[in-house]
Amino acid sequence: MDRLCRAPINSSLWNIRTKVKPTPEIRSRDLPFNKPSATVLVSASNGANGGNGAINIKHISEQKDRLLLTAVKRALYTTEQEQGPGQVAFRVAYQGIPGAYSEEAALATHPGCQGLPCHTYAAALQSVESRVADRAILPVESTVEGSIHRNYDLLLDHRLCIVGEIHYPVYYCLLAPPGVDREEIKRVMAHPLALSQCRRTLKTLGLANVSMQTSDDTAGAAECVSRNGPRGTAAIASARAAEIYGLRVLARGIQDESCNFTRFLILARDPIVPTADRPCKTSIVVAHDGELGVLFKVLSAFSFRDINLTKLESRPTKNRPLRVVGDGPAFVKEFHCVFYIDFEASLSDRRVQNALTELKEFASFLRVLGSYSVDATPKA
Ligand SMILES: O=C(O)C(=O)Cc1ccccc1
Repeated sequence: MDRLCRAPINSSLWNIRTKVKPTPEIRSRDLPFNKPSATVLVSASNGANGGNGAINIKHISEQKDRLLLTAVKRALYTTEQEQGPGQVAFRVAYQGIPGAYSEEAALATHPGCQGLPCHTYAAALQSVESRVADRAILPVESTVEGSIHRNYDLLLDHRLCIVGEIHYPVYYCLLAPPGVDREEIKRVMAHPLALSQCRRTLKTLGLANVSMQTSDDTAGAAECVSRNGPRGTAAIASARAAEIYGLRVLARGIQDESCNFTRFLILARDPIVPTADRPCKTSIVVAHDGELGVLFKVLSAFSFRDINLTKLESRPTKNRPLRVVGDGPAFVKEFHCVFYIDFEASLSDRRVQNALTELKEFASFLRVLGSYSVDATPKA
């Protein structure tokens, strides 16, 4: 059992899972005992938290953890029974719980999909690898804070391809239980990104000196405030989270910058390379071991072919080995430097193929993360 799974056993989140409707058809032989790793779908049936979740479990052994096994025995290994034969919904995995912005982005990109809440980003990605979900949605950068580096590194640690992107407008609200007024707020709970993007507005709302508490996702903060936050605790989350968790909106649009977008990537098991007749982007990762002039050579390979770069992030990874999973066996390597690059062209474009061939001549590592259509939604 992995760390992520052990933690929630005693938490209320886990209790929600142990409240699942027993599903009589689950037999021990259907469960992934003694498999090196497995993602198990858990079905919860109570109000706000109803729906399905995925947990990652490693090395389940019958003796090891009775509590876990009881919950797992109530879990569905596949939700086909719930949906009816042949009626499995298109599932999009995201980190967080219902009401998170990632879920909103999943629904915006895949209307009518079934969102699959996961404890961690890694669990969301793994649920696609293990075919529990069809897509994962991953926030990678925001207009205000820039790149979310850990999520970029996760792309290397999983065998998934980028098949789309969305720049989703993040519109934060200050939420509190009904009957609690703004003047009573002593504590604000939110995802770290939300706290940092609302700091100035909180000050103008007279909340500069309240204590700040972080949560794993915005909806998690809303759920916590609604369930057991001490009186005087508010959450920063979406209006939708307020609806789901029965909170009141004390203030709307509290982000410091009106133009507050988060870029989410859509990840799938297999590439879907768009044809070159529409605006496309390709994302790649290039690494080198300290040779001189690599950045210049990378830039010239694209500039020479008139390919426009939209992102170039240079990450020194010396003393910080990266785990890389690709077509071959996974490996851990301490590159001197890793470049994350996005450019405006599809892999089906001959210029791109030539540029990549050139990069291979001097890079110690090159991986194409995916080609996909540009999200051209206006950002104003
Ligand atoms: O916590 C959430 O709701 C998320 O989906 C992650 C996030 C947090 C803040 C801005 C965008 C995405």
